[in-house]
Amino acid sequence: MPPTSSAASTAACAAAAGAGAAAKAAPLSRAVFAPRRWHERGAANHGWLKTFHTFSFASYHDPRFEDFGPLRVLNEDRVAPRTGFPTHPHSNAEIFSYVLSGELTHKDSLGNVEVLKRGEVQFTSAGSGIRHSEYNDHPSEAVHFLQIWYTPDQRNLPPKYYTHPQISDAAKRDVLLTLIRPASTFTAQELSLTGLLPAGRAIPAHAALVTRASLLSPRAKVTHQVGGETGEKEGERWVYVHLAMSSGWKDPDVYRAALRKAVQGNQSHKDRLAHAANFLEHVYGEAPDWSTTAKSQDGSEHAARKMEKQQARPQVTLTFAQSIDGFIAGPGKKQVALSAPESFVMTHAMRTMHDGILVGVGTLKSDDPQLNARLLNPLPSGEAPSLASLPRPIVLDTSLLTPLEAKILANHAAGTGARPLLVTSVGGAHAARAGWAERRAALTEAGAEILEVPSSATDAAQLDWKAVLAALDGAGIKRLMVEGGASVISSLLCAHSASSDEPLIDTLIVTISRQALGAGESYVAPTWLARTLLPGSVKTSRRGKARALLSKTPSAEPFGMDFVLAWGGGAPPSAAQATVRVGETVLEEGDGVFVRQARVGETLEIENLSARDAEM
Ligand SMILES: NC(=O)C1=CN([C@@H]2O[C@H](COP(=O)(O)OP(=O)(O)OC[C@H]3O[C@@H](n4cnc5c(N)ncnc54)[C@H](O)[C@@H]3O)[C@@H](O)[C@H]2O)C=CC1
Ligand SMILES: Nc1nc(O)c(N)c(N[C@@H]2O[C@H](COP(=O)(O)O)[C@@H](O)[C@H]2O)n1
Repeated sequence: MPPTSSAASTAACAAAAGAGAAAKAAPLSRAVFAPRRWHERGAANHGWLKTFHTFSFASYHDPRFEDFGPLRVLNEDRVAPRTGFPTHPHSNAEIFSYVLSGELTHKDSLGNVEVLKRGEVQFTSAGSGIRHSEYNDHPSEAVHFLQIWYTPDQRNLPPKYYTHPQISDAAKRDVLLTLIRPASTFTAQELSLTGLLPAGRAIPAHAALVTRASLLSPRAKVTHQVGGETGEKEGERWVYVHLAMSSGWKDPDVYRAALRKAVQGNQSHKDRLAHAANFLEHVYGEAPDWSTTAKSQDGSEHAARKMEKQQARPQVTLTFAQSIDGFIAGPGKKQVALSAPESFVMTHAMRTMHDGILVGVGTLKSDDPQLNARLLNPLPSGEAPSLASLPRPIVLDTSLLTPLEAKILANHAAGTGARPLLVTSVGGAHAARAGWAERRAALTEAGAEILEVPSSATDAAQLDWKAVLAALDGAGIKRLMVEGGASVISSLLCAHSASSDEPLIDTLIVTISRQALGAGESYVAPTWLARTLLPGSVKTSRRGKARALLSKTPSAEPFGMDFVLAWGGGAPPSAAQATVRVGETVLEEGDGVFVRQARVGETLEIENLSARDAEM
């Protein structure tokens, strides 16, 4: 069994072994990450005790989560004032409490009595047997702490008790502070000390496991060197990282009930709007203007923070819907309603947060879309979306083949749609072709604006995306939503993946329908995306390896029968709760992640993505 190590501080721990080692530092190459989501952990609310169990414990039993190397228990407990765990026995376990807030009174049969506060640790090597109690004697404040057990590598050792002087927040800020190391890494003289240890001295554990804690400032990063404290030169190690639920207890029953409701798809129109607005606020860091959450307390002003724009191109969202087997339309490009009603509402809500919605001329001809926000009607105010809030329809149409009867032109002419923008090329062969000038004149007459993008290619059927985006930015499109179809999705994904200097896509939102089409229209996904979206029908491109720039762990949200996956976003997901990135995985408070197949000498980076401190 490979040893483990844990990073603790907002929550907790890592484990294992091998000190020293100073192999050359390199990022994890083969490691496998398995998130342990907070709402999937065992949980109990007994009133006096609210607890989450990462591993089987008490009445929670899941054979998939019995232990992780020598790490046997990781409980996150909140104990109400004047209650606690009365005296009970332990043997052959190394038991460790780490207080996050409040006070925990610990008494044991060795005669130790201690009131632990934030940053204090008590560690009991139960060995052949002890009895102890853990109680919250405070009159009004709950105690929030992590309790962690290791399985010792020797049985029936003499019982021992250790504690640290209180560890200040400053001592663990933006570092990984080692709390516990294997006994094998201590000298005999160091091992002879028990009880209160000198400041800065780690506690020895009879397990091949290192436990570290951190308090990460907003945007700060720390790096865990695998095996860095245990002296081994090579081998495989496991790591577990737990992000503590520091901003307050979350009720898993409420979460699961909301999930069930969303999946059942029985929401009212009003609930669908609210759900869409909440989701988009999570993705973009601001809510749509029309939603109730976008209003300030007096109900008048938009209170949300605007995304900061740093480059001379619009903020770009790529979004589309696909069947579970990877098709975006049926055979013969037949338009299919893949999105459930709930996701369609979310897509229309997203449209109102953008200045323009771009499709290729292929989609315009096959679907004749309207690209408006009609599914939001009525808004919470009781009104229909205003003309001013509607995005401009944008068509990539180098040959100007947009039909004059297109709905986007008719809507604009009728005063119910924004002015369409047709993107064509200059400097290519298209403009020289028969009828181009006439079509240009007729489309302009029908109300379209023509945007000419310079092209150096002789046949400019494929425009350079950077040039397209720069031209759209110049035309006042500061937020662009790209909807499809197949060629546009493929070419933008490939251009993004191949762009080594700057990303082209800021946010990617994919609606995954449960429908299987079996055959139809698919798109080319770069490898990093194809791996997540799985479908065998999606063709993969090796170019995609160049830029897996969007967070590799998307957030997933049920909308009716669909799941919507969102990568990236213009803002941190939430200022209210901490969010951290551990290697490739994004954790929210209460989540953990199992990392297997890490190698001694490799490095695991942990970054606080949020605007508040994160405790591990
Ligand atoms: N499920 C979904 O979310 C969506 C599905 N669709 C489906 O997609 C299908 C249409 O796909 P396609 O035929 O591939 O049409 P398309 O909408 O991708 O348009 C293709 C045309 O766009 C232009 N184009 C594409 N990339 C370009 C570039 N880099 N520079 C200049 N011009 C460029 C070219 O004129 C090309 O012929 C339809 O079946 C439609 O129903 C369309 C949008 C969304
Ligand atoms: N989000 C989404 N889900 C589906 O199931 C779809 N078929 C599409 N298609 C896109 O939406 C356009 C239609 O827009 P309007 O409803 O006419 O405004 C269509 O042309 C595709 O771009 N999207």
